[in-house]
Amino acid sequence: MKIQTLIEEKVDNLEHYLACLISHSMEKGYQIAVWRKPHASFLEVMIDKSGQTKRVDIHALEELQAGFIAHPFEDQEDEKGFYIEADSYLKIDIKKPLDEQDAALEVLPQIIPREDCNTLIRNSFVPEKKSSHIKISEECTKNEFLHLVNKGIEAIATGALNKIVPARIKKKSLSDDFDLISVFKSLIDSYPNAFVNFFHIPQVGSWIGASPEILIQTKGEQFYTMSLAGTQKAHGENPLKNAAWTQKEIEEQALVSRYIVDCFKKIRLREYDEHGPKTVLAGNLLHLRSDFKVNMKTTNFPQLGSVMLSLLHPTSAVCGMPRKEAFEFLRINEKFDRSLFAGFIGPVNVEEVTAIYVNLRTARLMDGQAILYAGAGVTEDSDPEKEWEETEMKCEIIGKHLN
Ligand SMILES: C=C(O[C@@H]1C=C(C(=O)O)C=C[C@H]1O)C(=O)O
Repeated sequence: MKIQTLIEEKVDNLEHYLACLISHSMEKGYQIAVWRKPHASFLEVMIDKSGQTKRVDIHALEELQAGFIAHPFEDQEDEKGFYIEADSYLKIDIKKPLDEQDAALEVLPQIIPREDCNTLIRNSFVPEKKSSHIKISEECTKNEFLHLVNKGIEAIATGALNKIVPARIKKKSLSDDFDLISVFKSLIDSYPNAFVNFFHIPQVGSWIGASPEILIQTKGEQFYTMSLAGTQKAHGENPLKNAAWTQKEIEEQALVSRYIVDCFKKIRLREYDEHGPKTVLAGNLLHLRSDFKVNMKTTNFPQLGSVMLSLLHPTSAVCGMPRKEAFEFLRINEKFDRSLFAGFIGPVNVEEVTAIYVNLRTARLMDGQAILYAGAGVTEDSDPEKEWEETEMKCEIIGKHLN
């Protein structure tokens, strides 16, 4: 649709345009993903109008048509992830008003007032009982979480585990006039370093988040991954400069780096660049991060993205080490379904870039309430109280923007 027509038809601004687009897609039962990559000045929108829930093999991402993948924490028996295929893909410049956008925008089949868009969106958040893919458990109390952390520390002391990342959920009521577009905008403004995302797959639900962690990225011949762990609150004017890390945090992050290097070793990949760790900011939290880069052409690994994705997930940043034992520990001891939390999400083969993030700092949106998810890396020296505080801070990153 020509921008002029849009304006004549009373689309006030970009937010209203998005509200119309998202509400219409959700009402029709389409799948939709909207995201802003770290530091990008544009939003990307992908809509799948087929009405079918699609699932794809995560071992052959390179062959897929452009889309957006969403994979649960738990490996699936058929090793597939949910996939939103790009029937429509748009790129919207956040800084430009509607009438100055370069690219043609999607036709808006209906233009309705902003308030009505909000109502349609809220009514499309999948209610708990309507989908077999959605299981919501009870929140755990502080004592239950402390108990879980202590159990993890004991398992580490006996030598059964090196590291474990227990998680929990926290529920938050949403107001009757909850406005998804405003929340999305406040995440974009507050978290320039994050992968800010909203996606809706009717069978799976509606999720909103601001992830700080890339799982794998491929851009032309460059492969990239990171190890992110260790958490503290950012303080003062120059939090990056003043941060001091304890031995516990340094080791915790080093374990994640070692895990990545072990994955490279498994496929006999010897030529990679490793930089770090350095302190990075994610919202009002600081983490330690190391960066890993590989040239897929010179190393002759054209499918490194898919290969590393299946080797890395779930990393010891969100599960633990050794991976199998840590996973089993969580399966037995965590009393809720992680679902897509700590799984992975992101665009695949969009303008020759695949950028898959760990689904962290995220919330599932339901009718009337949101479920917040957060975990914390536990090692031998962990203090359970501090791990609880850490999950509180992580939940707040999204929680404080939901109203
Ligand atoms: C598990 C989460 O975050 C992960 C765990 C971290 C930690 O234990 O310090 C830090 C960053 C993430 O890799 C979460 O945000 O819920």
